[in-house]
Amino acid sequence: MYISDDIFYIGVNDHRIDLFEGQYPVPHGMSYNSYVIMDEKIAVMDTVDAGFTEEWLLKLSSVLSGRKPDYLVIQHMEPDHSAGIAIFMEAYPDTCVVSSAPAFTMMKQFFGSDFNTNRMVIREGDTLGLGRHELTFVAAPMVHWPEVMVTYDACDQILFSADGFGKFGALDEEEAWTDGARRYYFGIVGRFGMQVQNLLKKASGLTIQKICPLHGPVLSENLACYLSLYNTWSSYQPEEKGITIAYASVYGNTRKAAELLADILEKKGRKNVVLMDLARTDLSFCLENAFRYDKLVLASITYNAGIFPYMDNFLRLLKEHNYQNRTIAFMENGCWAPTAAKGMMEILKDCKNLTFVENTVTIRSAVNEDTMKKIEALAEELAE
Ligand SMILES: Cc1cc2nc3c(=O)[nH]c(=O)nc-3n(C[C@H](O)[C@H](O)[C@H](O)COP(=O)(O)O)c2cc1C
Repeated sequence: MYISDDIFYIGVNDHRIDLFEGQYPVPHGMSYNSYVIMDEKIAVMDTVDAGFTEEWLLKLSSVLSGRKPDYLVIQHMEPDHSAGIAIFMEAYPDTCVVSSAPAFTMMKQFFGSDFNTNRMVIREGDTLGLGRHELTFVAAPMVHWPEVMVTYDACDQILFSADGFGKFGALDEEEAWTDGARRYYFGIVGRFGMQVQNLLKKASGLTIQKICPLHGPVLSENLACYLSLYNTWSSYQPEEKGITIAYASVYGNTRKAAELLADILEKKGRKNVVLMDLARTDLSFCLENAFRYDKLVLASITYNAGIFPYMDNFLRLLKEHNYQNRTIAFMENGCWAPTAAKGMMEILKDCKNLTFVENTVTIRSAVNEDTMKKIEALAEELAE
């Protein structure tokens, strides 16, 4: 992968992983990216996951061709990027570790050493000259850990963006960037929209030709498009018009009501109507769709006078991710005392700028003529 005449990719692809960060299914695998800047001085940008340090060190050694690295720049201390630090320092003990103060605290916690005899503690705006290349460090706290910084190389106009602009999926797999990047963003970074906005503001003052993230492909064309998506996502605005219908059903009657609603909406010509079975779809995909589109229908059975657990989990996930600026509708089912709509509303009531539609569909056990009319009225309201 060509990055520039003297910046080289030494990342790895992980096809063994089942759950990234212990919870996200990654059917296309994952990449852990690392880069080397070969100049008068040599800087290695981050390390890789523990399972791949040997492969990474071999790639590094091949790029170095007998030279020794001068700096190891650590932008983020999450172990999928930092696991190789101690082993690297054993192989290249004269290297200076360059990172933020909170990152060195974490190094001590992870490795029992904060490399205090051979380190450079950097702050926002500090620079590091390598020869032709000069690196400027930009603090990016809580995007998405507190110690994170990103790095700008003015020479090749490259932004090393840490986990920002990252994507699920190994680099040798075919997948549209938005598919892996949107789910990655909303699952992992999404709750820190304000911090991402701060970083985008800082980035807007830089001329950027390429973005080198710690996961996913190096971005080099249509950068405005990726930056604009990040602006939309981090300001919690819907990416496009559409309706996610998320349902939780035991015996299929609530599911049937959700499917009937989807059918009517599609017949009315509504595009992007997406049905999601909360019990059978990983919630990261449901979260992604809830943020992608402007309208969300929540359909749940009443369960022991509460909400079905999968719906409860989903709603708490939405709230935790600062869900806002959307239109919400409820469908509830109950055989004797349906209260799911009230319960769902109770969880979402503190979310900012949610518009609740007038029609709530209450089903008593199974869809009948009367409920059908209510579903039609809800479809009418949602199709406006
Ligand atoms: C374990 C269990 C607990 C339920 N608790 C309630 C309840 O507290 N109040 C109520 O009105 N219905 C309750 N129901 C009925 C459901 O809300 C719902 O009406 C029924 O499961 C049919 O919908 P479905 O086919 O989508 O599963 C319960 C159902 C189950 C399986």
